[in-house]
Amino acid sequence: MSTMQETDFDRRLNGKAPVELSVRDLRVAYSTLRGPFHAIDGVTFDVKPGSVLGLVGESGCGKSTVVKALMRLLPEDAEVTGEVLLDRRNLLTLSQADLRDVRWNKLALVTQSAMNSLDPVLCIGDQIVESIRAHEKVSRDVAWKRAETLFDLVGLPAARLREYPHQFSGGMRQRAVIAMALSLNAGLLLADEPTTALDPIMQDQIMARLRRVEEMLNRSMILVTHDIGLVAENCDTVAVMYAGKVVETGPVEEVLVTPEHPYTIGLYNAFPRILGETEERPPLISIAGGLPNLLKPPKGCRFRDRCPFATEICGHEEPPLAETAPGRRAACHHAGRAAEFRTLATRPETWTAAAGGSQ
Ligand SMILES: Nc1ncnc2c1ncn2[C@@H]1O[C@H](COP(=O)(O)OP(=O)(O)OP(=O)(O)O)[C@@H](O)[C@H]1O
Repeated sequence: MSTMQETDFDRRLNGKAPVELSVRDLRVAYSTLRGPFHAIDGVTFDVKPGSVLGLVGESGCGKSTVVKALMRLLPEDAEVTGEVLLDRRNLLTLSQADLRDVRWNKLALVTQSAMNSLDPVLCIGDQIVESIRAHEKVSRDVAWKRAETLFDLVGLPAARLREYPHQFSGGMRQRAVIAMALSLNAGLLLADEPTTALDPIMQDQIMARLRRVEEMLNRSMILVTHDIGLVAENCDTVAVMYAGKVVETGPVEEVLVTPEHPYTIGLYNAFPRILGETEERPPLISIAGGLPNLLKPPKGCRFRDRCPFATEICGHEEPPLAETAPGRRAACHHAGRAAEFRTLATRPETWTAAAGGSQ
């Protein structure tokens, strides 16, 4: 019996179909003493089976709220509308019983704080075994064998399953958490800033490992991060968020090379990157100003106060997330002038003038 279950897991590990996710017009308003706070305001994106989507944007733009909405982990008084279609079933309308099933079978979450939530008094192997057995009727031996396979996948020696969290470094703990997240073989992994707390070398190693596992097991993944470099290295497509909206989306190699939304252009300028041999290092330019107050979302384009290219229309008409080329969308009235903007945006004075103008 146990051998059969083991074989079954191995088969599933290798053969389970990746899931497809379609988020349509997702809106989340947190209930606050000062009224509804519109943290997410009409977000639409897709994750194709087996691909990695990067959800990128500065702190507070609503990335974690999207993840919590997908996992249905938002506070009860938050108002949530729209559709989250996981293999065409809307997660937002599932019963608690169906949701429990979906959460473990189709969705798994890794957060930056997860590595601190390991139980200090249980060895890591027992924690993985418990997590597996809480959701599947398998023997301890079978679950332990699976934990060994998973440790191997994330690059940890199986012998260390018997150790306790305090015996692991931060990077090893995060790998253990990833192994645990993979233990039920979910088709979509939600990785919310999975490496932010680690040093850059460890960060690279873990992302490379995660990406390899994801490719090997043919999983879909959403990588949530404020770091555009991580997106460049690890994602197939990207959705750039600003103030509760997706402002640009498309294949990573296109969006990051020829960004069309001024916010994406600015974000790209603000991050150091590895240059080609003949390339000169451009200055790093930060985008002055901050996010608008979403208790009273502004009319028009939400980026306009920080945008060096804003014109009159941006102040009163909200730009739709419109197709600009096959597979690419940008929410900017002036997306057609993006090539000109990209040139101007490499000059620090372009952004200084915008900051001055918005004050
Ligand atoms: N429970 C809540 N009640 C009210 N407002 C909230 C609540 N949770 C988050 N927010 C607000 O919603 C906005 C989006 O927060 P969210 O955590 O989703 O952003 P984020 O892009 O993930 O940021 P970070 O990278 O800092 O986690 C923020 O302005 C935040 O203050």
